[in-house]
Amino acid sequence: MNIIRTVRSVAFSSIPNRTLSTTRSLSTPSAQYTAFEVNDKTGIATLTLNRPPVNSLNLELLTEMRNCLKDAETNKCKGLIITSSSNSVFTAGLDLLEMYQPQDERVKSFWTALQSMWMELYGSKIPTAAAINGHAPAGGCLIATACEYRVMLPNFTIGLNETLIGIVAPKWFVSAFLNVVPRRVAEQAITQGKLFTTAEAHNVGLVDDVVNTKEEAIAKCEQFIGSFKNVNPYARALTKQQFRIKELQELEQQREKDLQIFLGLIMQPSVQKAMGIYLEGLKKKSKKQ
Ligand SMILES: CCCCCCCC/C=C\C/C=C/C(=O)SCCNC(=O)CCNC(=O)[C@H](O)C(C)(C)COP(=O)(O)OP(=O)(O)OC[C@H]1O[C@@H](n2cnc3c(N)ncnc32)[C@H](O)[C@@H]1OP(=O)(O)O
Repeated sequence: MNIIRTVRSVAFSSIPNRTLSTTRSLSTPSAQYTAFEVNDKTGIATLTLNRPPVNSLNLELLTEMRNCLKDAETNKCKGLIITSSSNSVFTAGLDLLEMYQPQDERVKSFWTALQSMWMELYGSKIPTAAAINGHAPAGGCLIATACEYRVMLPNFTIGLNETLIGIVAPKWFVSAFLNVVPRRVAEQAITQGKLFTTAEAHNVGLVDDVVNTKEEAIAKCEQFIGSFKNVNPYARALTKQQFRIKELQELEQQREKDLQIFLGLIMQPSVQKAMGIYLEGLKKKSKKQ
């Protein structure tokens, strides 16, 4: 891949207890919806989702996320932090427009890219952390739970709300959720399509920490990644793999079947109708604001 390396100085003087550092921006020429930077001092990469207004995950954004993750691993970064450029939305989840009245080839590529992105993030060799600085419904929660650590800002929401849209959270969405939330809480919440407030999410273990600012969230993620500094990276990666291999193999072996189930479900007229009504509701709400 053709990676452009630019060196960009970032003054951290406004952040207490932090020495001056630099970040390298590594970005592919086509990067449109993401910013990817590596802190030269810590070796930690930050992937910032930047697809206004709500970072909904379309095919292009998913592809860029995959490229960033690959860059972080190829460049032997110490870890990866995922965050958002928005002040109120981490990501609104999958772009509903990819699934509403979709084109055949595009929707297949979209779902396949989502599967790949999830497997690469969930199975990543390097430590991963989510600085959740806004709402994280459905696909947003999927990204957060694929990471090893989550810190969230107050008064936002996170969860798997698919049933409220008339769709179903696939098994692999649920499996990562089950890593962090007790089974009974998960079953009740996901069948109800519940979105947890930050405080509720912290209470059930869906997020590990709550802080007030994005800077504090990034610092917490750095702290988590830094906690592995005395651990052999190879031993760490293999140990992580032991915890995650089952879900990864399950999806890898069922990729085509998973795609067909997805297509079968979203192409049902009743599901298309429900999605249309949901989208209309979002648009009406957006116009009122
Ligand atoms: C038996 C097994 C079967 C398995 C089958 C598998 C099938 C499963 C298929 C898919 C799984 C789906 C996963 C998903 O992620 S679906 C997406 C779920 N996301 C949501 O429900 C969130 C919807 N959005 C919101 O609630 C809000 O936008 C917000 C809280 C995130 C942010 O609020 P606010 O800042 O007030 O923004 P607006 O609501 O005003 O929105 C601005 C603008 O953006 C549009 N929009 C919002 N979300 C989405 C989205 N997910 N996709 C596309 N577009 C979105 C919204 O419509 C507004 O548009 P505008 O009016 O044109 O400006």
